[in-house]
Amino acid sequence: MSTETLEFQAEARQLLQLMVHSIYSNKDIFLRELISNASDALDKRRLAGLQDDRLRADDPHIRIEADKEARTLTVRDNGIGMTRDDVVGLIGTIARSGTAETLRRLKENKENKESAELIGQFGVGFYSVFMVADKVTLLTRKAGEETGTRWESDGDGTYTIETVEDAPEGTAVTVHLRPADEEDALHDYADEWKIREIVKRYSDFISFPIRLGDETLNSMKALWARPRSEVKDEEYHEFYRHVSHDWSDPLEIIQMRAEGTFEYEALLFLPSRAPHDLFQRDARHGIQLYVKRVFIMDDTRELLPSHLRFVKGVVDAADLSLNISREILQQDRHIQMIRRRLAKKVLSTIKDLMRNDVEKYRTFWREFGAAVKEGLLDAGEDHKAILDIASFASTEGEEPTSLADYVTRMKEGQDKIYFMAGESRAQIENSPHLEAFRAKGYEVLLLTDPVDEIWTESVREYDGHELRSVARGAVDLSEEDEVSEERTGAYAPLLTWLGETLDDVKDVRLTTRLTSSPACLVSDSEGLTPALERMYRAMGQEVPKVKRILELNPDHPLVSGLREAHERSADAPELTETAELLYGTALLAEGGDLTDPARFAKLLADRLARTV
Ligand SMILES: Nc1ncnc2c1ncn2[C@@H]1O[C@H](COP(=O)(O)OP(=O)(O)OP(=O)(O)O)[C@@H](O)[C@H]1O
Repeated sequence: MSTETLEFQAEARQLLQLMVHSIYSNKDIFLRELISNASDALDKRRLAGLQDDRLRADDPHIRIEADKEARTLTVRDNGIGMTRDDVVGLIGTIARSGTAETLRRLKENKENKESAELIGQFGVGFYSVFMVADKVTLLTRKAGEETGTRWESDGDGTYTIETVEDAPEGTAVTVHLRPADEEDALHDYADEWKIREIVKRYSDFISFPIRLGDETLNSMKALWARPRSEVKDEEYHEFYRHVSHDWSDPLEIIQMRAEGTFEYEALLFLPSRAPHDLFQRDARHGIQLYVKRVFIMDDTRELLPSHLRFVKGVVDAADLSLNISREILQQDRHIQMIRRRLAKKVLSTIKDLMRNDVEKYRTFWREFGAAVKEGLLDAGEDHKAILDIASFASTEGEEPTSLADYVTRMKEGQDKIYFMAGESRAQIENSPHLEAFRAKGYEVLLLTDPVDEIWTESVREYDGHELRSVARGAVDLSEEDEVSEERTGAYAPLLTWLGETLDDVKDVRLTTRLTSSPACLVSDSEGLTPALERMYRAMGQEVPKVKRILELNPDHPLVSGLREAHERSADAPELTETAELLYGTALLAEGGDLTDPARFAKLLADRLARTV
């Protein structure tokens, strides 16, 4: 086949532009990325070789060749290689979700430091080579295939691709180096000394030999098998980058070793920020499984519950078979045991952070709290541990509070933990439901993650204290606050009439919940909340329209006035309109949507016209 010139996909082109103009100051890392890809390719080939003998590689390794004259640097592996379609699909496009959004933000921040961080989050991988290259040539042949592919690009909008007969199995990436420019931190990457230094720093733990001439540059020591005291943080960080594809440093390192009947070692990392696909179904999970130092699989979901899917790292189990499959893993009793132990260890590490390093804890919870709380929807094993490490915004102060701290601040006579769930802090804080709680000085937790609406349905207590929504059921702040029977009696005809007139409410009653608003809407203690109703609908589930209870504040002039008007003449037409306005106002006050805003606006305008 002749040489074809193809265009990079639009997003890939933008990312390349950013690389060519090199917004990332540490250019050395291009070599780390190439070596990391080579190592992944060797892992894949080893796995393929287990299925099919013919795919096995003799002497799997990575080789670096530098040519000072020609100013080229080549990274060669005898790994799995790529077909022509692979090259077009994997190198010519970026398939990751959220790409466009990340690029938009990157562009906006072109000059500032945040760019480097953003790009780190994104992980540009192979493209980072264009920070140092004028031109890149990639020659590859997929293990077991007859022909190879040659790909070449100078990083502008296009690349060339051709089929070749004489490529060795595996992949060789040849970087045509730009002239060194020390001022721009563009070092001489054809210099063997520099290569040695970079490999030692970033890729020492790679489990295949990285050769330069006759020399093997890396120690190949498995980091998780070395005692913590002997490993520098920097080495852990590099390893984290290799397993996570995240360019930033991890927030916390967790090392574990279990001896006895079932031995395993684990080296886990809490990232310092959430990946953009944290809430996408197909997001990568971060655990690699090894058996006796040999890589078995990526993305081992069986090793951690899904609410801890952001944890990255390695588990090396001593007693599993080398060709264990995912299907077997799912049923393996030992794997289930490891999963429980790892989950407990991760949660207890976060608890330690909460005590000993509040800053780190806060970062962690801000980034991952919403995911961790999903664990409250599973069968209860970790509920207590999750509630212990959770924190929530609250009417008391700006910083989030733990439940334990909330309990210590509970008022004399208060036995419940009160919360309100909603879309934003501002919306909840303005909601009339909070009025009586505020008047009494009771603290209310403000829950704003979508998952909060769901877990609070099933988790009903913490440490012996009921968790109670302030927008649900009747308030029972104290006995003396109950609406007197005498009053209820006087209001009975109005309440009955309102119940009959307003189709959208289930019941109408008086309340002590309100101090300044005339009315509010509450869910009864069993019914769905409006947010949950919306959520089920969004998921395509049929749910009946939920009706709520309209609660009235008998101390409000609008409500007492309405009672008098109703007494005078129960069938005056304005009365029905006032009822509608009252209901609409309650809905607006909590940030809800009117079913017929035009009608509401008209009624209101007519009324106002009469007052001016
Ligand atoms: N040496 C190689 N051998 C075989 N396949 C490779 C090689 N280098 C890259 N690839 C393929 O190209 C894909 C894209 O590589 P790239 O480095 O851009 O991203 P990545 O490694 O998947 O993730 P990240 O961007 O986070 O590093 C890889 O996932 C791999 O499938």
